[in-house]
Amino acid sequence: MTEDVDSSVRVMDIGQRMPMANNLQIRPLRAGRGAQVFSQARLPSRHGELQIVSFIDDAGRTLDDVAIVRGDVRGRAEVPTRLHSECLTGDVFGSYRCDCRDQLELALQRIARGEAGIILYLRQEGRGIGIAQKVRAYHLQERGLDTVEANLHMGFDDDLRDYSVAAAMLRALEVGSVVLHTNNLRKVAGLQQGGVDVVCREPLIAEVREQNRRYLATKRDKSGHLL
Ligand SMILES: Nc1nc2c(ncn2[C@@H]2O[C@H](COP(=O)(O)OP(=O)(O)OP(=O)(O)O)[C@@H](O)[C@H]2O)c(=O)[nH]1
Ligand SMILES: [Zn+2]
Repeated sequence: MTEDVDSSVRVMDIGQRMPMANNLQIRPLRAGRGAQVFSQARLPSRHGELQIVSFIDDAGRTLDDVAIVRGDVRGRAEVPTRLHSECLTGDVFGSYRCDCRDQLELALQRIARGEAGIILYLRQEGRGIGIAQKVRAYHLQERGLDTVEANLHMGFDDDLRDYSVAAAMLRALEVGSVVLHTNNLRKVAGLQQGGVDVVCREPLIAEVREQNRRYLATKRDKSGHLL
């Protein structure tokens, strides 16, 4: 079952909040994709008191994707939400090749400030190609290709990510609506298509460094990120 993208987006006049464009080509939602909460536990952290929530899919299989949740999000409107695609090199090892770690930190700081918030940690390493192929992509980038060219050279699409699982996780958490922290309109469209009410988008701009300048320029120029 597919749902039309909601074009009746409420434009909010607060700070940097942005209305959303709905002009992207959207892939159909995978039929019947659903998730249920499997388990949850407290996660006291440097960003305050959080919860970690795990999920199972329709077939009862556990998901590797998890939600980091602050406060009570059930039925709540405009929950600050981040979809974070796994980046082992950035998230764990602090690589400067990308902006992932800075964005994750920023998102955690933002949800720590408020009463409620969600970070979905999605196991979509390397925009879906996996860590082994991402290292190969980095190798090709050292030979002159950009991020997109490297993926295409290896025979992949530039971005293999699918956000239907993220939408299913948010539905399972029973959030009323979300404010999505991203520069990537595909994430907005993916959630809307999965039946999540995305009220508006907030940009999440990380520091530009010498080592990630080309990476960020490619995101802006070739991948349609609003940077
Ligand atoms: N294939 C590939 N993936 C990369 C590369 N650099 C980072 N990634 C992956 O890209 C993903 C991060 O996505 P981004 O495109 O940076 O940002 P985004 O999450 O789509 O958009 P925002 O929500 O605005 O941050 C992570 O899964 C990283 O592992 C690269 O050079 N090649
Ligand atoms: Zn990264």
